[in-house]
Amino acid sequence: MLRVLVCVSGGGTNLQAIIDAVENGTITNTKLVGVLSNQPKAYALERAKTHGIPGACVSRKDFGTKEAFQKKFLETIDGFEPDLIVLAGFLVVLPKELIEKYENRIINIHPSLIPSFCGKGFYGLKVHEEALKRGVKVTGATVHFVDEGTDTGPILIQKAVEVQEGDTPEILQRRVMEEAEWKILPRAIDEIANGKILLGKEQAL
Ligand SMILES: Nc1nc2c(c(=O)[nH]1)N[C@@H](CN(C=O)c1ccc(C(=O)N[C@@H](CCC(=O)O)C(=O)O)cc1)CN2
Ligand SMILES: NCC(=O)N[C@@H]1O[C@H](COP(=O)([O-])[O-])[C@@H](O)[C@H]1O
Repeated sequence: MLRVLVCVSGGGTNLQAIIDAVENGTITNTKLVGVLSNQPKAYALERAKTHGIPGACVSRKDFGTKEAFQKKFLETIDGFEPDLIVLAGFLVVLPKELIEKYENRIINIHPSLIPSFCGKGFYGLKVHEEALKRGVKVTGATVHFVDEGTDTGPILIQKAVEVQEGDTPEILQRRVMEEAEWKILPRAIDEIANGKILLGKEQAL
């Protein structure tokens, strides 16, 4: 049984897609052991509570230094004893120590076709604003392993989404969520849980 910890920062629509997929059998061999937020008011924590999944919050505001925050964040992750960490709408760039400890055991969902519209400063609506500004006709979403860089880890799954006439950033964001993010993230977790995607040292072989 794959032990999955989901890290969140906001509304948790990707978390909800994972919860729904576990509950309806789309994702098998998986237990959601916890939801960890860096934002105390993240609605994702409400979603976890509603579904009986343990929630926790480690907020940067509660620590005098970034190092103290990162230490507590890592200790909290360790406490859940996860096999896989899923970053789902999570807006904190994880430090080297955490990446090394959980090498190729952390995945992230990003709302573009990496390497387009990604990296520092590219999150949430900003990604779709830039895609529309550039005039791309196709965008989408990417699931990738997380490494020390931002959105630079090995790509696992991608799904393309058409940009339509009259799209606003909000309309495009919703279509990318519905047609891509909420499909490929559960698929990635199920493929990991069932050995189709390898984790950790095995992955690197
Ligand atoms: N080491 C890594 N950590 C994280 C990654 C990663 O690939 N490597 N992915 C991100 C998620 N992400 C895109 O998918 C992302 C998150 C945040 C940012 C960003 O620029 N954040 C701002 C602060 C935003 C805020 O707090 O409101 C910043 O760091 O200045 C870019 C991309 C998760 N972690
Ligand atoms: N770079 C990270 C990033 O931009 N994540 C994006 O935040 C939105 C809200 O996620 P949520 O509804 O799951 O909280 C989602 O579109 C997700 O891809």
